[in-house]
Amino acid sequence: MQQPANCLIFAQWIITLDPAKPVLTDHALAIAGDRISAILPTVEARKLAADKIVELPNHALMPGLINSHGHAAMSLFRGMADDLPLDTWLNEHIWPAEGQWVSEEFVRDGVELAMAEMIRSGTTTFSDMYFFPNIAAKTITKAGMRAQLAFPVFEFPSNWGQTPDEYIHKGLQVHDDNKHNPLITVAFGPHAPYTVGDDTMSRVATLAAELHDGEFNIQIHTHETDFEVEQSIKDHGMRPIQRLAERGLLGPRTQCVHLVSLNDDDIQTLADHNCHAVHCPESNMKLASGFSPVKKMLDAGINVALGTDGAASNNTLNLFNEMRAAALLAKGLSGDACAVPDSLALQMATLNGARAMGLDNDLGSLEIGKLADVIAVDLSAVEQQPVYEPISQLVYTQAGSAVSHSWINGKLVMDNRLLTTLNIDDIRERAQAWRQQIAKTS
Ligand SMILES: CSC[C@H]1O[C@@H](n2cnc3c(O)ncnc32)[C@H](O)[C@@H]1O
Ligand SMILES: [Zn+2]
Repeated sequence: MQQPANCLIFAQWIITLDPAKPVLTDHALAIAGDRISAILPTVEARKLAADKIVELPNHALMPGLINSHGHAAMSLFRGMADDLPLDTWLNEHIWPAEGQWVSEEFVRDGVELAMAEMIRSGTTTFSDMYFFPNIAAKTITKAGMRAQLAFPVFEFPSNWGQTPDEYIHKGLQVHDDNKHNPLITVAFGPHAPYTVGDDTMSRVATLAAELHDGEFNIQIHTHETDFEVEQSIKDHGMRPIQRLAERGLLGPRTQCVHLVSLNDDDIQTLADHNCHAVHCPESNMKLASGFSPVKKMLDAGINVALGTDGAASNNTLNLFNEMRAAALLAKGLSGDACAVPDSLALQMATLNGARAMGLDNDLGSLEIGKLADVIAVDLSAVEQQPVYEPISQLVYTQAGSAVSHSWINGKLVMDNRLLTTLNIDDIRERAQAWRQQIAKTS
């Protein structure tokens, strides 16, 4: 017997990402509790009972987007240090500002600002590598979003900790505090090969493998620039990927972020270890870091997900923009117009992100039994006419601002562009207050 639905959504298109039937027309999707309970033709769905019925003509219903890499609270540094290369940006601007400003309140307000933007542009799950993940976890849970929190580990003191041991201890506490939280997963976030020493790398690898049956993911920035690779050869006698492999950090639970400066051996090593790649095309372009060889990684069988990186290096958190950039860049770089077609860009922002986090049994596509993380995109605007193939519109037009509804874990968090769990006026006021303080001293 059909389970009674809490919500029944009728839409013109359902983009399932289920390979058996990727696009359905004239269908409806039912949500019961936190899961998708049915996807069925409109005529049959009309016979179903539901607490709430949502009619969405001219809309595409699709899985919520998964932003596989970012630093949410850095939204409060948006536009503070533009048009700089990575090294200058980090060393002369961002790290000093973080030392001065990052606190529990900063993270709470920055994460809320980031979530408002992400929900409004279709993201339902995001990965966050930042200080005070304990505060991020509370803020995210309150807003009803889903996140992977990659707690920072590096050799340097910060406002959140002093030593690698302290970072690890505090990060594991965030895991324990959230082990029954359906919205939060906790991962190790060793920052980068140039900020994490050999012993700390080995320690993270051992702990991730041993604790909780190896359930921990590891996320690390790596091969972000040619300079990083050159320095690693100078300091360690090997390329960063080789060093990570030697230290036991590469494996099927490892998410390598950026992967710009790669040779064929690096790609083979990543593929041999079943690592995941997180491609951040806009941040890489803005920081002049270079272009990731996405087509070569895909050809080698590597799972490639998408991330925005932080709003201080992007400067948006709109994953629709990232899909378009990934699709266009891959064509330009490889000379192959099919290198990343629209459907693959969409998969990178959904199913591949779920795979990278080990959540693909529950997320990333619209299938019965999966978690109800669902968004609706209104394709009726003149800029989107005419609609031959809805996936083309979703990837190649400005669809991020056309997201009208969002359900996360079965709960409606945006209703016709109104956020139901976040107060946008309050968030805006607090962001402006932070800007006033920060601008006064810089
Ligand atoms: C240890 S918390 C995360 C740390 O990462 C910094 N960060 C932000 N963007 C990047 C990037 O593109 N490469 C390297 N590090 C980055 C952020 O400012 C935090 O300090
Ligand atoms: Zn980053």
